[in-house]
Amino acid sequence: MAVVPASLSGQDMGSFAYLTIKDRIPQILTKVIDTLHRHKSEFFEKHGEEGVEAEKKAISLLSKLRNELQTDKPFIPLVEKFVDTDIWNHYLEYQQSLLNESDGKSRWFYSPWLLVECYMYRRIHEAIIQSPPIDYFDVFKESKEQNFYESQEAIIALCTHLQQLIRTIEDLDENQLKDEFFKLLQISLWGNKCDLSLSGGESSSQNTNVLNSLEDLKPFILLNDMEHLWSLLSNCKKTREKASATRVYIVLDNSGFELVTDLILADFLLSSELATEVHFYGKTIPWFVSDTTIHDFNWLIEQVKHSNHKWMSKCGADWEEYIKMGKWVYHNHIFWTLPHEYCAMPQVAPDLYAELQKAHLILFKGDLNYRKLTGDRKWEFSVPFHQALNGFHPAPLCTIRTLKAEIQVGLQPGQGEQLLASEPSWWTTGKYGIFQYDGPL
Ligand SMILES: O=P(O)(O)OC[C@@]1(O)O[C@H](CO)[C@@H](O)[C@@H]1O
Ligand SMILES: [Mn+2]
Repeated sequence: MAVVPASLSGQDMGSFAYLTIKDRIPQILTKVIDTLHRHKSEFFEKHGEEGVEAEKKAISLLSKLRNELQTDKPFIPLVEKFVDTDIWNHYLEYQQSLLNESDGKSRWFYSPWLLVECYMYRRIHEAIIQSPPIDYFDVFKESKEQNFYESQEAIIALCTHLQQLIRTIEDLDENQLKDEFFKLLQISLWGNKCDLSLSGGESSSQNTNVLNSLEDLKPFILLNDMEHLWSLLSNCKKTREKASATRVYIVLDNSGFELVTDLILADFLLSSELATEVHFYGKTIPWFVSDTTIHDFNWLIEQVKHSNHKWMSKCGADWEEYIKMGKWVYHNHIFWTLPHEYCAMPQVAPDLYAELQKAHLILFKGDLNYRKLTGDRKWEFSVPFHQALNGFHPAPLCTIRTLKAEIQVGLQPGQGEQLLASEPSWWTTGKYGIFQYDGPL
């Protein structure tokens, strides 16, 4: 087993992890409780008194959770039976055994940050599934939908751009096609600025046309491996036999505006024939406020399809068609909402690892995916990405992420230190972005 650095943790006073656990997470929990309160009459209308009782139960479980967090109580095992309960409880025991050596207890401010945050979202889910008949309720649905509605203008601009592009795509030469590919990759990158976990669940939508901002945003791309993606996919296209496939997998992040940017990119991949199939991976349960579930995915495509705007609704209709034809496939896997780093995938979820091995390229969207790819550890800035992946190499992969956590590898010697000195919060505000590739060159 290779030697890896320690995990980021709330133990480091003043760190982003510390502030997240101290401020952002309780704020999110309070918002969740408030959301349940506000839906009381809806629960009553749907389920009568039983619905109101369930709402009370969920709120009391969540208030207890908030108290555990704020008084830094030890983690307790999950109790409600669900597909991943045993895996979770084993993992909690394992983390406890690591801490036992140093005579500690697995607690909010002393455990790995990644575990703490995942545990919180998993406990929110537990509170909901322990409260039937409202056990279907997604406490973050409203904010995800709001993000979509508030980004209408930007979405229309993107859909219009895509539809016009598709209409002339056959006339484009190689360089023009590459330019368009790069544009849509960058749009998908900056779409990741809009997550709702960083903003403590507050609205974070996109109301300008990002297409016009791409040039201005270029200096903020710290690592830019877009050329590798182009070589890989354009090579696949050239050498592909008639009946064979080029599969791009997108491990999705946030719903709302970001998901639209990912679907636009996925549409372009098919329309340009750079890929013949796109596979999407979303979350099985509501996660980190804005992450995409199958309901969000279907809901958003439905909304796009029913838009009054001609080009937007055309996009929605095409997307539905891709799904019907099996050119777009959505997959669920419980692994994505476990607290494990991705290098553990071959042991914890060998079936998923085997599936990912079938990809020609895997795109990992967003910050949380980056944290899990690199184990959320205190790596030196200049450590190669390949090394930080710690053995996770299912297929060529690229992370498309705006920086929202104190972790970054693969920089030039001195680059990270310099950024830190001139702009201490450079890596936590989403201002900078990366395309970081690992795979054959
Ligand atoms: O994966 P995403 O949506 O890009 O970001 C999720 C995120 O905002 O949640 C955490 C804060 O709670 C941060 O680590 C991380 O940046
Ligand atoms: Mn997210």
